[in-house]
Amino acid sequence: MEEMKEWCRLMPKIELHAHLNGSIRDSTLLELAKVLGEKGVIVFDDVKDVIMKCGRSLPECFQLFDLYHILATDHETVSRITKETIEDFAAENVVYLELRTTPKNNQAKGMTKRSYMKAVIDGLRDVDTVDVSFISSDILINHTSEKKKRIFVRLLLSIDRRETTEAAMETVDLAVEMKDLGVVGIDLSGNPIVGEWKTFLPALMYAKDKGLPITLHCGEVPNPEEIQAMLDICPERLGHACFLQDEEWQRVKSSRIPVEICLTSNLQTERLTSIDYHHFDDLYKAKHPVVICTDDRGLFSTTLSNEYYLAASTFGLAKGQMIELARSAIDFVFADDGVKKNIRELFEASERAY
Ligand SMILES: CNc1ncnc2c1ncn2[C@@H]1O[C@H](COP(=O)(O)O)[C@@H](O)[C@H]1O
Ligand SMILES: [Zn+2]
Repeated sequence: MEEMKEWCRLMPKIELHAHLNGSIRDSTLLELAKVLGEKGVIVFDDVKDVIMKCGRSLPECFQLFDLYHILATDHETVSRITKETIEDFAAENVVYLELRTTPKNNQAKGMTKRSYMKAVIDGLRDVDTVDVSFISSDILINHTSEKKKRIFVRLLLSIDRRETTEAAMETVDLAVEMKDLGVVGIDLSGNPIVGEWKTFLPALMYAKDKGLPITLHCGEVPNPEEIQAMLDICPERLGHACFLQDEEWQRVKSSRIPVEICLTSNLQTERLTSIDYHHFDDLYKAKHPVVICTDDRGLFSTTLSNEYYLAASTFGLAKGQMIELARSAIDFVFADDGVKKNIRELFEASERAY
């Protein structure tokens, strides 16, 4: 078991569904909470218990995100959590990371969606334990040390389901503006029982119009009308897809839309009664495109290596199948062909090494 866990850690991997604020280290959250506790903004002991709790329902997750957003609210902290998230993924041999985050306005902190994203970019630039390539020209200039590991990072801007159409449009405009700074697509996320499809649709269509690929949190709760409407716009990828009915699965399968699989997230938020019944099994056996992801590695105390281990141990995958599963995700990344070629080479190099 330990040998397999270590093998999963060493294996090169691709992460396509990771939320920045869901990926914050517990130690960082506690440190931030302590500072705010001393200032009297929060009661540290209460917050500490919430942060350290194991297992959380879906509504609890969204309450927690509100807390996280209070803790990680200024530019400096946004840069810090970005830097730490990249370092954590790189440390477990993630070679390509598509990190998603919701650009936020926060007047009290002088923060706009644009300045929030600038703080994220600053965080990418601050990473020093690994070489980070996040814009096309990095392929040539940023590889400073042959000894250092290398990670490709691209960004997705998330629309939160609480947002208005105007706010969602603002996010898409920002994504278009930041295409040269590593932004490669748009995500729709947030509490699945909040908001209406017709509110987000104009922004998603606008993104399509601007050539930005889209991934949608789809079917986290049973909502057949919304699921149908989501499939109607032909998104480039789907996240979760827990509550799809047969007819909807047929549509997903015939259009071969890749599904981002987040096992621990689905289990902890009780989207299914047992991991044995997870739709990964059916999709994998049907050779449907799937990619194993963490969703919120901090919130759910997991890692991408752990998610691969969970898949292998639950569904009986052999090492060769795991490598193929990890490698197949190259085809579903939103970055351009040049980056895909580079990741392929990284996979080959690391396979030769072990
Ligand atoms: C558990 N399943 C989930 N379902 C839906 N949305 C989720 C999510 N996990 C995270 N988020 C979305 O990501 C935000 C946190 O990261 P950022 O502030 O954007 O970096 C949450 O507020 C929520 O909107
Ligand atoms: Zn998610």
